[in-house]
Amino acid sequence: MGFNKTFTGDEDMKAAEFAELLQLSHEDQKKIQDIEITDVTQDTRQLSDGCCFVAIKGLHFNGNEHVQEAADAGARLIVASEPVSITGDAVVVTVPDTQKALAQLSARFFGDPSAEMTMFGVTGTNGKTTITHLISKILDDHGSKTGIIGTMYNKIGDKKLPTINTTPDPHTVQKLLRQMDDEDVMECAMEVSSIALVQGRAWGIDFDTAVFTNLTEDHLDFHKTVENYFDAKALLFSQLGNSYHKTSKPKTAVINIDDPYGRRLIDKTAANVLTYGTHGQGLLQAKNIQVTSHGTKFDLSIYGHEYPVHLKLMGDFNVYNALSAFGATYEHGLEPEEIIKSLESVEGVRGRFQVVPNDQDVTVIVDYAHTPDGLKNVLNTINAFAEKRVFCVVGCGGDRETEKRPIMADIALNNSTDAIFTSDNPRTEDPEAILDEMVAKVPKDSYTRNSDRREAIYYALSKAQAGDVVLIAGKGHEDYQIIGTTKHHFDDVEVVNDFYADDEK
Ligand SMILES: CC(=O)N[C@H]1[C@@H](OP(=O)(O)OP(=O)(O)OC[C@H]2O[C@@H](n3ccc(=O)[nH]c3=O)[C@H](O)[C@@H]2O)O[C@H](CO)[C@@H](O)[C@@H]1O[C@H](C)C(=O)N[C@@H](C)C(=O)N[C@H](CCC(=O)O)C(=O)O
Ligand SMILES: Nc1ncnc2c1ncn2[C@@H]1O[C@H](COP(=O)(O)OP(=O)(O)OP(=O)(O)O)[C@@H](O)[C@H]1O
Ligand SMILES: N[C@H](CCC[C@H](N)C(=O)O)C(=O)O
Ligand SMILES: [Mg+2]
Repeated sequence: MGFNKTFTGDEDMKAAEFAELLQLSHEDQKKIQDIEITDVTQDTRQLSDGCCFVAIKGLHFNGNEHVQEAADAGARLIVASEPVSITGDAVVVTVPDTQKALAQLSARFFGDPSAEMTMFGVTGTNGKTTITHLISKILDDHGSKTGIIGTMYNKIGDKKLPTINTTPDPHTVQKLLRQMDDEDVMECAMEVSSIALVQGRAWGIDFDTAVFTNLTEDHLDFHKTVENYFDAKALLFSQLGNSYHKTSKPKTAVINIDDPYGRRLIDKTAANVLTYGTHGQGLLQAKNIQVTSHGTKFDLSIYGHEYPVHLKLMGDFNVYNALSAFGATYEHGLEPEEIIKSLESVEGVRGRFQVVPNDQDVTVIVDYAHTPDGLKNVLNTINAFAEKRVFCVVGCGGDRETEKRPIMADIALNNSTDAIFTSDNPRTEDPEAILDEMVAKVPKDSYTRNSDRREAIYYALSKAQAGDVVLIAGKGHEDYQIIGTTKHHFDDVEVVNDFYADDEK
């Protein structure tokens, strides 16, 4: 294979190992031949003597303009995407795509850890965090030590590490995978966001299984069109089995065939395809779905065998999540009965349809629904069992796509008795302006509006009576509210508990 798989990032590495990856000219290969590398970094704040600096052009910072700084700080090899000149001994090579280069060099530097593990990559608009947790739970129950990379945290066995992005930058990912492999993690379930795929953050990861959940409107501020958004998701599937690792591990794509974009994905991958669905199509199917206030029942059918399933997870969208986790672990070789037993034991995932107990007999639900489709699904699930009123507290994030704002307001109004619009991470936008956009097309007297999220939640809870449901949507597990550029502590579950504690006084 021509590369050193046992390298672990602990020792210096010959830059010549990068020559093939970077497709360097003969001349450039000669220039880097005698260089030893102590680290790979794309961040001028992490430079060290002997490192390889990869210049990334981001939205706010162009690494190409800081190559001299890198050289002065001891970088021996500089990989740039624009012609640059420096003084000093560092060698500069130029490649067309430094994001891809960063991903591949980081992978190689850390000894290609993903090739040592079974990697499950999960993409789609909604369900990624839930599915990665289900996959991890099933494998843990089977006796494995697993890892998770995703929105809430990165997890190595029982150890949780904080994270900024759902899919971190390639250097962070590869370092983390190296740590997982060193700590005997055998399987890793990873959320792969569309933005990360476009930015090449997932290049250099040798995925074994790719899961597609669904595609509905999200992140249009970044992708501009739904078609671009689909193309981004499709990269996980077209790259499956096509990464530079060229391992012989069999590759599987687990695809939601009920979703029109899922059907289009089938032709985009060279991997084996396991389709799943609930509308009578798919190799893996859920039939006779029954949603109750205590969970979800269905019959799981795969290759002509049927198994009854009773999930504690609420909502038919969780049937899809369960099917995809089933498909991924079944193809990995686990027995259906064993997988189903694990799925049935899952109480829930934090911030996903999380019921907050209280002594007022109000069903309070904190849920991370922050897309139109997510919100609609959660409200549909609630309306399927709600006997009295449904209050919906919801907002839309600032500095993120604006198109979804009126749509989410509309969904809240049409699927609840009382809609209360509030803030959800306004970031650098004016919270009132976000609310104005949400309610632009709806009659003034049809909703309640309060940009103070705590007050909005208190309002809904104070109105709710025994038998009512209060949905607090958008923030789920988040324990902060970003106002301007400051993160303030804020936790929906905590606010609900505060309300009921205050109420007792
Ligand atoms: C829009 C976007 O994707 N932004 C990501 C991007 O930031 P950016 O383009 O502003 O980067 P930048 O600050 O210009 O820096 C460019 C390069 O210069 C380097 N740099 C920067 C500053 C400096 O002093 N020195 C330096 O060397 C940086 O390390 C980086 O390599 O690169 C950063 C480093 O990798 C990411 O953390 C950052 O994610 C921000 C925090 C973000 O909010 N991203 C969201 C939109 C996102 O990626 N979301 C997806 C999907 C979420 C989901 O649906 O679950 C995710 O995967 O998280
Ligand atoms: N399969 C699904 N289909 C539609 N909606 C879903 C599905 N699974 C979960 N949801 C809804 O979307 C919300 C987010 O779920 P989850 O965190 O699992 O998705 P995600 O894809 O990881 O989101 P993110 O892109 O923010 O990382 C849930 O709280 C629920 O309301
Ligand atoms: N993964 C999503 C999270 C949105 C969560 C919501 N609370 C918000 O801040 O808009 C994103 O980066 O768009
Ligand atoms: Mg997620």
